[in-house]
Amino acid sequence: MTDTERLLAAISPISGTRAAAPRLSEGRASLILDVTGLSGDQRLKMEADIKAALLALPDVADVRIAMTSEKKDRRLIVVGSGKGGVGKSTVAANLAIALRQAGVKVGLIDADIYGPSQPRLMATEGERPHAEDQKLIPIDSRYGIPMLSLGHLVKPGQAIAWRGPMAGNALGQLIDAQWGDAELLIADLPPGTGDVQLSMIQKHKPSGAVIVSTPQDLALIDATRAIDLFNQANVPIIGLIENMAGYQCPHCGEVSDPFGTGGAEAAAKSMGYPFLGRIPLDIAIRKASDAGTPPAASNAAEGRTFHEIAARLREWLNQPVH
Ligand SMILES: Nc1ncnc2c1ncn2[C@@H]1O[C@H](COP(=O)(O)OP(=O)(O)OP(=O)(O)O)[C@@H](O)[C@H]1O
Repeated sequence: MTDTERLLAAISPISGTRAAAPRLSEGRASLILDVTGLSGDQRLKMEADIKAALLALPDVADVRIAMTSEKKDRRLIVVGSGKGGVGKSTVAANLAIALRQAGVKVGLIDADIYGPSQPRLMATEGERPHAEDQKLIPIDSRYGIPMLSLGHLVKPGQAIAWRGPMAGNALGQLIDAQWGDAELLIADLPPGTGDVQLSMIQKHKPSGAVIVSTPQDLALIDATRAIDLFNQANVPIIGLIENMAGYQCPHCGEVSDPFGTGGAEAAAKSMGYPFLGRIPLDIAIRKASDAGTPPAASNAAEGRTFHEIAARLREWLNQPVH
């Protein structure tokens, strides 16, 4: 057995395939360790375990480990709306779940400073992230999606009056957290088109934006404002989603359109943006979301549209230009 083989045999139960170029020279063992995606604690533990395993060999007196970390080419997609209450958070959570189920390593950021609702949607209410090396560590949701919300940083029910720079700093901390091997971050933006939104997108340069609107004219006018905001900051619009279109009466089955229907599709067409899909107004969506079991996570029929929209999002992500 060569020295290289001996060193590898000693450490591979600990390092897996992360160790490379092991050498032994005059009692000193050295190697390169790829620590991509490991948290600070995991890195320290792996380093200490490898050292101990090598020092247990009779001819090793000293160990040098050079750590490398591949910089992740991580993309940020924002979900925005011109006005509140149109279902932006519901869409963001369900899209994240549908993308995860399709194999995308996705993290979820709740940047809604006015009413962070992702902890409830993703069943992580009351949990608190801790920090390591000055960076927040996302909370693991039950859907395999790491997440961070401003709602995790304040006590439940505590009023939040984030303003200007304070809001910007808080959002920055969520985005610059230790996202591990997440390749895509979905951010649920605060509703509206104010300074907080503009400075966030200027600073963090999302790869694209998804706009959620209900079908009625007023909501669509606000959605157009949101599109203007992204255009101003040179953020590509991935497309529009129409939410709460067409209500099927749970008793008689008749479909009515309390907010109209088709408005977002027509608006997308007239502005030349893709239309990503239409989500019906369905009490099952509200109930499941409020219960922390978003419909995209189950086989429920209500979840299907979210998977279809997520598939369109994946197509967009897979285009080489992005
Ligand atoms: N398609 C739908 N059918 C039924 N209820 C829905 C639908 N979409 C969202 N809802 C419900 O509407 C309410 C508002 O949705 P949500 O919180 O996602 O909106 P939002 O745009 O993120 O609001 P905010 O302005 O507070 O951020 C929630 O109770 C949610 O469960």
